[in-house]
Amino acid sequence: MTVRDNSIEPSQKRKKLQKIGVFTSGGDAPGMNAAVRAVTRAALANKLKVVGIRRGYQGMIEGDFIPLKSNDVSGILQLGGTMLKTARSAEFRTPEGREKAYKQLKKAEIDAVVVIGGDGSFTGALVMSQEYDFPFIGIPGTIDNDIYGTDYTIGYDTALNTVVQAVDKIKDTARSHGRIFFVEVMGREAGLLALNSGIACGAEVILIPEAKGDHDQLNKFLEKGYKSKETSGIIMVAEGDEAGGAIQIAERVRKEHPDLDVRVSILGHIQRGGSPTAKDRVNATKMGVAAVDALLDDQKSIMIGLDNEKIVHVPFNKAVKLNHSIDTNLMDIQKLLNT
Ligand SMILES: Nc1ncnc2c1ncn2[C@@H]1O[C@H](COP(=O)(O)OP(=O)(O)OP(=O)(O)O)[C@@H](O)[C@H]1O
Ligand SMILES: O=P(O)(O)OC[C@H]1O[C@](O)(CO)[C@@H](O)[C@@H]1O
Ligand SMILES: [Mg+2]
Repeated sequence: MTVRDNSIEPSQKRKKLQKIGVFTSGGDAPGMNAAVRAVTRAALANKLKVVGIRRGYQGMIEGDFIPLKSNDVSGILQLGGTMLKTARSAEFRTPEGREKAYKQLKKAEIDAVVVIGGDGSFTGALVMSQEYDFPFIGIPGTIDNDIYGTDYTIGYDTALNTVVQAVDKIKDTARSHGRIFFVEVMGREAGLLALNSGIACGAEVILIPEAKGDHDQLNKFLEKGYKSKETSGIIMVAEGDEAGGAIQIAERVRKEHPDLDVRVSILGHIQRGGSPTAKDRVNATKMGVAAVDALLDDQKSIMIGLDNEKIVHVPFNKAVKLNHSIDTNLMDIQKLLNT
């Protein structure tokens, strides 16, 4: 980003942009703070005023706004969670809620907003921008990495490493006792975290919502293990798997193979916490600066994405409607190594 000199050639459109808002929405993700810092400092460097909107769309509806200066975003780069807090707002899903939010933005003289969140957050921004022609720019922040048009979402790399560290520990006890562990990882509708952590940990089977027929692989593994008495293993289960979560699948396996020693470990919200990895910090910083750049270029209703390390602009309607595809090659590799 080149810092713009507002005293030179101020265009009609550029003149309008004086104050921007920034907020985090949906599930928190490590690296969101790094993105807030980058947006704030890039905007300030371009002589824009910055307002932090607290608690996602709910805070927007309630006018929970705080001015952000450079010092306010000091020391947050390495912190997990989000200093602006986040929320899932049912009220914003209603036209009345969005009207209140729009009025609050107008009252605070906010000209444009950067939203850091997942597909749901971008859908909300798209709906509101269609109703009120208000400029939103999105930064993908979700541990699910389930957004079309970007290789990475902020928080995914940290969550992946958290899962890998946890499963490595579970493997120690699984092997020592000869037990089969069903490890459930987050991803209501997305199996990317389960697939990649499963590969990184050498899981025997990976069950994800995007793959049909992966339960055949589970049945084969159980039969083989049952006969050979080689009964330790890790089965990674995405919480959104078609057969239910790890508890339901383990229940069925216990009934069908009563001699196997089966345990369940649900990793839960530890996957969303912790200090962001260097990769998440760098991506968040690049995307934050790119979001301000896009606003200065009068862009709206687009998400900042990363395609092979390069910044790309993805229209919101594509980012939320198309699916982030699963790497089928990775699934084939996993099966090949576990035949
Ligand atoms: N169709 C919609 N219309 C209006 N607002 C919406 C819509 N979908 C989502 N939102 C708003 O966006 C918020 C965040 O969405 P959601 O809870 O799906 O999380 P997300 O942004 O997808 O992040 P993550 O999946 O990582 O938790 C919702 O609580 C709601 O306020
Ligand atoms: O913390 P909550 O609101 O229960 O949300 C859990 C969901 O959020 C995510 O962690 C994404 O943020 C999903 O993987 C998970 O299904
Ligand atoms: Mg989502």
